[in-house]
Amino acid sequence: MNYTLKSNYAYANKLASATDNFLEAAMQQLTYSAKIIEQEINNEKLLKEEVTRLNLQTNSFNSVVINKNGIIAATSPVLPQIMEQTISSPGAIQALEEKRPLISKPYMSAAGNLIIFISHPLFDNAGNYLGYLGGSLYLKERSILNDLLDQHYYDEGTHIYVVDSYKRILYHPDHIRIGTYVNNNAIIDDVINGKGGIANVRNNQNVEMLAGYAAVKKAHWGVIAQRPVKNTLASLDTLIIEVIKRTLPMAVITFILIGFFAHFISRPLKQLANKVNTLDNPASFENFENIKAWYFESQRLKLAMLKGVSILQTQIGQLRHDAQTDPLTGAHNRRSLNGLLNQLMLKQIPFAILEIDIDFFKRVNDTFGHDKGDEALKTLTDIIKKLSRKDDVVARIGGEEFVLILPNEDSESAFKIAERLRTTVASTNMDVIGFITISIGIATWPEHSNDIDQVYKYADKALYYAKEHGRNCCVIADKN
Ligand SMILES: Nc1nc2c(ncn2[C@@H]2O[C@H](COP(=O)(O)OP(=O)(O)OP(=O)(O)O)[C@@H](O)[C@H]2O)c(=O)[nH]1
Repeated sequence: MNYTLKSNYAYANKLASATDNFLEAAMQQLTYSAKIIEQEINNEKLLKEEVTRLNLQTNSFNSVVINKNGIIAATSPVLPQIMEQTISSPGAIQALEEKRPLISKPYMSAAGNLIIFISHPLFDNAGNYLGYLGGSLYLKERSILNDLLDQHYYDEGTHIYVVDSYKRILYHPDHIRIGTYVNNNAIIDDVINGKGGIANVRNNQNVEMLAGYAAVKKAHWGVIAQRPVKNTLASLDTLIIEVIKRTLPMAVITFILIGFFAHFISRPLKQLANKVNTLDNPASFENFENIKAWYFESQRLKLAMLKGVSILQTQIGQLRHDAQTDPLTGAHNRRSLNGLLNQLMLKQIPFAILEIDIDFFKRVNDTFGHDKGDEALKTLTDIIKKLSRKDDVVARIGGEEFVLILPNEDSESAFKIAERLRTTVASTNMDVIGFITISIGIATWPEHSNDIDQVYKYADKALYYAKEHGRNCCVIADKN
């Protein structure tokens, strides 16, 4: 829009100065001819030659010589019917009165032509007024001025018009409008006061226009070049559509690529997030390992999570161990023992239960103190473990009560193992407290009973029997 305003202003300026130049040239021609005529004002032949030359030279003037009484002395084109007549047009009267070179105000002739009259006074050598030499310019008809204004570049609705100091249109591409007046238009007020500039205006049909305007100083006219805003922006719309057409495929490709890369970038993050939900799973470390963290940040995140998983797993393992272990001896506790027995029973693996109890342990505590009693419990655990096989289970189920589970052993073989254990304990000289003995009750699953509680009861009974019959002995439960 700025560009349009500026180019319209430049164009109005150019046409205004071209019009000024045309009027200046016309006046100079009249000055030149006036000099010739003044010498021989009564030479009719000379007068005719000069007016004819003026007419032909400009191709626009209807030239005329008027004497000081306002009577026509010569015309071109030749019009015999008006020769010797008094001329009464406003331009002619003004020239006669003012006796100076002038461009008349535009006026309407009797025949309805819009005319300006350019004139130059004639004086003899003594300075006496002889009349004037003038030329009429018909604004509505084809003239050099019309030609000048018509030869301009019409681009997408751009047009020019010319107004006089009465705001009357002297030139308009729509020739019907020539002679009409332009009212309520701020730039017309400006231009007839000799100012130029640019403005957004609305024309008489309320169409928004981008106008540039400049004054024709010599005649107090104004030239306005304007273009509808809509036309200016229409080319912009076309441009935008063109830009969209050309950039759309690239934009679509870009969006697809963004989506593609976003997917690949977010994939390891999503996988890491999903695996976080299975952190308590011992396999989660391996799960993390398998995630393809292909870029630096995801790799760092993965390593951090692996470290976290590792710490967590260690702690879970520790907790699990603590929950299943007797803290004093490191043997299984009762909860852990029950779990292991359930597994054996589920798998239908027969087993023997050895219920082991230290003889007169109260006495040990009382004699050597509780700490030494604890030492004895630990030493006993070590001995039991040492004599056990890989699949055997050592558990502490009470103060000085232990259980040894022997998978795939019947009563007889369990008895032999129990005896070996008993004799080993009895022959172990423990620190400070010396020698202790143990009693062992033996029962088997499912040999004694299919019900594990009953098997325990059998083992209890056998142990009780051992205690009752002198201690430091092993007893297989009586099935009856
Ligand atoms: N040092 C120590 N003593 C314990 C622990 N738990 C239980 N005791 C003791 O073990 C003793 C068990 O005594 P009793 O059940 O009377 O049996 P006992 O003296 O071994 O006699 P019998 O079993 O009949 O041969 C008690 O004195 C308890 O205080 C423990 O963790 N550490």
